[in-house]
Amino acid sequence: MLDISKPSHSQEYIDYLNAIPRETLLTILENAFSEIYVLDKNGRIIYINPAAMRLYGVPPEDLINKNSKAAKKDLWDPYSFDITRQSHRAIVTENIYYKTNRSMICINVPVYNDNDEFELMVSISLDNIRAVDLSYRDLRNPIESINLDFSDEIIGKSILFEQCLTDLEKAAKFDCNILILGESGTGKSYLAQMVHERSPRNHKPFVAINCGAIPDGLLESELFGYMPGAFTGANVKGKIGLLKNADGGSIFLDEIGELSPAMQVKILDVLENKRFFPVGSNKPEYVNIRIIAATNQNLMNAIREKKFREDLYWRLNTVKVVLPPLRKRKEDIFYLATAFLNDFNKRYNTNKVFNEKILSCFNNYDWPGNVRQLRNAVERMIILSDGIIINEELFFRYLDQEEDREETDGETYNVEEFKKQTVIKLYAKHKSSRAVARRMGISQSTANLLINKYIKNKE
Ligand SMILES: Nc1ncnc2c1ncn2[C@@H]1O[C@H](COP(=O)(O)OP(=O)(O)OP(=O)(O)O)[C@@H](O)[C@H]1O
Repeated sequence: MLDISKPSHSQEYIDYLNAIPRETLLTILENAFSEIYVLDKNGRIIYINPAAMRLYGVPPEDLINKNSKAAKKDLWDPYSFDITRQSHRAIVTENIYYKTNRSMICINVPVYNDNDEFELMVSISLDNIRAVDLSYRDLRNPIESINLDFSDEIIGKSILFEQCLTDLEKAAKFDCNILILGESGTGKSYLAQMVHERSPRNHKPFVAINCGAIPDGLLESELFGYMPGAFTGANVKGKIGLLKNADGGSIFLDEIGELSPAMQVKILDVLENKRFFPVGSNKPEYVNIRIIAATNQNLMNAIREKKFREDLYWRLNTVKVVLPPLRKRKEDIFYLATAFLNDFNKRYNTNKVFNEKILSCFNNYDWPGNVRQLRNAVERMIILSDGIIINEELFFRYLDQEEDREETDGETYNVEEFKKQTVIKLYAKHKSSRAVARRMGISQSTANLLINKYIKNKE
């Protein structure tokens, strides 16, 4: 327990303190490395120093005068004001800052007036010094700090995604086939692996194969194996296929919609009779295997067009889960982006944070490449950013680069539309090209060009 008995200074020292110029005191506060955070008796934030920007990317201007409970929402946890106010002692909390997934030690001190009434809470937050200054490695006895690792967690809190997760977690416990549908990059392979890991088969192999990436003949010998001399160029000893290798475990058939009609019949045989024929053999082999299949194609259309067997479809989809695209679960963008930030910070030994504006830019974008694209954007911005803060300017650059890609590979990224909507929204709100420039992190002349292009020329 920390003793916080009131400071009882000599009169001489009090006079000295009173003579310190206000500017000097402010300079001290504003330059303190640790975050200093002061709440009044109602929990209103009355002072916060710029370290807040380093810790969780929010400028003091955006926090000041706000009720701390509302301001902290989605930024950090736990909430220490209520308990500190009643405690008559310093309360030490270990807070998690979601944007960086880092834990911080916060020391919250209640301050009482002469009538013993609660007046202020003065807090300091100490971040993970190891992440900031790696020179500690030169010391003999480095201080062990707390560093939580969330990397094994499946990220996503939106209702749509949680529903998928709950269904998959339930299905994982049963030995049923599962069909996972969803656009490219929504996490189908990732969740297929989760199903296996949470199933009773988790001590046996998980084998994944992309049915669309391998020519038909090769796919058959990869999956079922082949007998010695089965075809020209075959290994003289024959080969054991992936199905046999995965015996007892799970096999993930990605891009199942790409299977040829002949392979569809063979997979149906595996599903119905738990058997297959290695290439060049008439003798069936039996396996105990669970099949998880995925595709980004519309299988019902494929059935209508007679490209996919209906009996196979119904066999595969004992449990069917359709993963929503990222644009339909925008609540998850924040958590995914910060988790990727944290992962790449670890991988590249950096300590970067997002500013507030970039997070709202993430939310306004459609993410045609879904979670995979978000991950890629975060990694690229960590690598290309100069300072500790990753700002919206970098994100606009990322979008510009992807726009170039659109011209070369024909993929559709609606970057122009996104930029246009952002300019229109900001200009409607601030009515000034300077504000648009500042908010978008671009020069004022570029902002003027965009305003003329999207707004004024249309009027
Ligand atoms: N909920 C999630 N939490 C953390 N990472 C995720 C999540 N969903 C997807 N990812 C990551 O996003 C990337 C793309 O996911 P994945 O390969 O599973 O997509 P997919 O739907 O199988 O794509 P495709 O159809 O193109 O094969 C991977 O790096 C994966 O780790």
